[in-house]
Amino acid sequence: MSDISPLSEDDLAFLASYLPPSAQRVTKTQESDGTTSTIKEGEIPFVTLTYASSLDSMIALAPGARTTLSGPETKSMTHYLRLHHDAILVGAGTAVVDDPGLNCRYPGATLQTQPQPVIVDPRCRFEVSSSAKVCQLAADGKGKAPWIVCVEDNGKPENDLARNISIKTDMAALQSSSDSQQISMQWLDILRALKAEGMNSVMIEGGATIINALLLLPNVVDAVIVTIAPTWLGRGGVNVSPAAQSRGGESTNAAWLRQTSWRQFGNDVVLCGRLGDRDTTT
Ligand SMILES: NC(=O)C1=CN([C@@H]2O[C@H](COP(=O)(O)OP(=O)(O)OC[C@H]3O[C@@H](n4cnc5c(N)ncnc54)[C@H](OP(=O)(O)O)[C@@H]3O)[C@@H](O)[C@H]2O)C=CC1
Ligand SMILES: Nc1nc(O)c(N)c(N[C@@H]2O[C@H](COP(=O)(O)O)[C@@H](O)[C@H]2O)n1
Repeated sequence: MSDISPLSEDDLAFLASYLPPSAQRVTKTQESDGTTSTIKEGEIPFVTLTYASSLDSMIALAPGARTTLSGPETKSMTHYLRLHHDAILVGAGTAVVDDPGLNCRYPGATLQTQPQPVIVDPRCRFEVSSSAKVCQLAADGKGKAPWIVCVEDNGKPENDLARNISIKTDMAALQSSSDSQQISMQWLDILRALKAEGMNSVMIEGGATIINALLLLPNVVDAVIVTIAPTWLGRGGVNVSPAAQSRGGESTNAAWLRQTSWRQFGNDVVLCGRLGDRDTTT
């Protein structure tokens, strides 16, 4: 029997206004790192940022520990959200630690309506093999084969198990500017590439590195949907806590949610909202 149950009509009504619209997005401007670049209408997909957190804002017990926070009702909600997105995206850290399935098991999901799994993995850390859960599900016709977002000319050779989505990155500049081996891709480049592949909506599930980065991009993220589980995971966990911002030389909040709505799903609470300035209307 499936562990995913249909949501109630009231649950569906609660989520409705945060789902990707069929209409295209309006023109937006990104001003995250001091630079301003206009995002043209329809240039990037609708972006939903969603994850499950403890009361101390942890998403896992420890780095490397797959941790269940969502109860049955919020797990069903996550699968309902997956049904409504063209793609599900996670980072290399999550893919390596969780070995996620990244498919949709909501009642009525078919192979055609399965979301496209996407793994941002510039250093090819995730081992694409027939034993990876996402690949197993694809082989069983229960999901799609993953796309690996990698740096141009740096991806692993493609095979039937996965496809590369290559992003142009100035490797020379990166190598001279950083002594670490990290390779940073621009989110707009990643999202533009996914849009060019026909993805009109992307559900970004984590992990912490990706969530912390995207919480600082209010003009890229369209909706935020957080499951809050009634537990404290404790110190040493994997923390969602984006960098505080600075305005006029003073430290200020990292991010705000506006247009917020809350609803209880089983023992968990689901918080929906949109990134932006502090909401003064409520
Ligand atoms: N409770 C929940 O809802 C969820 C919990 N989790 C948990 O989160 C943890 C993983 O989090 P974390 O370790 O932060 O890993 P992430 O999944 O956030 O992956 C981070 C890695 O992805 C790559 N990456 C991310 N952004 C970029 C970018 N802009 N350009 C290039 N590469 C990028 C980098 O790979 P590289 O290091 O190779 O350069 C980076 O280190 C796990 O414990 C997992 O269980 C995950 C999802 C949801
Ligand atoms: N919504 C949610 N609740 C939790 O308790 C979680 N641990 C996660 N993790 C995310 O879900 C992915 C695993 O899902 P499947 O294997 O596809 O069922 C995992 O990779 C995280 O992104 N999410």
